[in-house]
Amino acid sequence: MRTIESLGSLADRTVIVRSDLNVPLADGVITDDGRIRASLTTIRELRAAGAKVVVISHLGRPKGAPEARYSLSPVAARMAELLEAPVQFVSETVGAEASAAVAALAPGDVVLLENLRFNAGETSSDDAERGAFAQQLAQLGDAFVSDGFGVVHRRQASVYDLAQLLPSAAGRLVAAELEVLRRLTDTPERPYTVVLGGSKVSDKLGVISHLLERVDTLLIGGGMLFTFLAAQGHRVGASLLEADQLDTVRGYLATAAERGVNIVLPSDVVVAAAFAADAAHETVPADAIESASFGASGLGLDIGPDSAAAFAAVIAESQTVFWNGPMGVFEMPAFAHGTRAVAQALTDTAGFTVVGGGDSAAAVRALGFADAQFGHISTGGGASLEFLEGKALPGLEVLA
Ligand SMILES: Nc1ncnc2c1ncn2[C@@H]1O[C@H](COP(=O)(O)OP(=O)(O)O)[C@@H](O)[C@H]1O
Ligand SMILES: O=C(OP(=O)(O)O)[C@H](O)COP(=O)(O)O
Repeated sequence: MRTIESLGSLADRTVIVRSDLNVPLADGVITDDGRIRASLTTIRELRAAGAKVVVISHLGRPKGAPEARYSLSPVAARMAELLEAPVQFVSETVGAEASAAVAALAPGDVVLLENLRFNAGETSSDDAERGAFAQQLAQLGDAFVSDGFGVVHRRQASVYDLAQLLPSAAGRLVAAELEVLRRLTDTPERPYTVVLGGSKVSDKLGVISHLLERVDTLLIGGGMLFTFLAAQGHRVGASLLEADQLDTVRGYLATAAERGVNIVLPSDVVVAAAFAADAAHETVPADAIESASFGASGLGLDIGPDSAAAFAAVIAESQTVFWNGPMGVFEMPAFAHGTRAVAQALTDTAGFTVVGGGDSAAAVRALGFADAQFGHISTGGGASLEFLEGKALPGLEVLA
């Protein structure tokens, strides 16, 4: 993969850096700045080399048009504090204002442009529409550094198309992430356990078929677990469910049985009356979610204590553990126990542990764990999972 050195001297050149600054926000306040911190190594290096630095990123999943709650403006302010240097924020991604701001940059200056996904071209599946947006981005610089590890699995304009329009290279975060994750793909020490949870269920179910060829045990929690329970014929109330994936999941369960891979599902679940921090909640057997007082309107928001103990026991015996996706809605204390128990188990095991994903990383920090208690905290959840699958990732292929 091409490194920053391949771009030659960067003095006085305008370098576009694609970072993943998709941080969690609560009422406009950043609740975990890990991804901003992780972006700084590359940005500092480019500044020191005398480049004019144009940082681009997405935040959340707006639908191709501006939405105030997804503005990167608070991120620019936090980046400036961490960088101890001004970071100018421009309230559009492409257009006259963005071009003028970039033209006015001096060597060492940093500008952050507004959320890429306010433009429909960024995530379009139409090659021409995506390409046209990438062309507009390319006009803003004369070199491109791809450093948003969390998005290298996305075939999107700022990740995939832009890299083909300018001299381009991988940034330091992408390089560092790959170096660690290769330890998991090359020769993982066994037993090798992957823990899956979170809410991006449709995105992440697909990785399971490939993981079944590589791991010894899969622990399934978070929003992911209800599709498994439903596939086994259980009712899941109003919990997160990918109803069109039931046959696929039955296929995974059958393949796992054939291959001797252990898929461990929770035996108990915390069910709530509503998606709210103060909602009434009860712990019930996983195969009887609707036996809770809330009946068919109950929502499974965490794994129960027996499941958490069972997951911890598997983790304790593992030599390699990769974890993506919180076990429950950890942002609400009543539903954070499962996530805390899994985090604790990872810190207790002697094996090599990797936590991946924006929310998973935020969760372990919010629950009081330190980064150093884990082997590695990856800034990408979906990206690291797809890398572990052994898949060619669009954002990496274009840097080869
Ligand atoms: N049972 C559940 N129901 C709904 N949301 C859940 C559940 N369990 C976990 N979540 C949510 O999943 C989100 C994180 O999912 P995801 O984006 O897939 O993880 P990551 O960013 O680590 O890759 C968290 O905001 C958490 O509240
Ligand atoms: O948060 C992210 O990924 P993750 O939740 O898999 O860690 C990245 O910023 C990618 O975002 P996307 O999944 O909306 O493309």
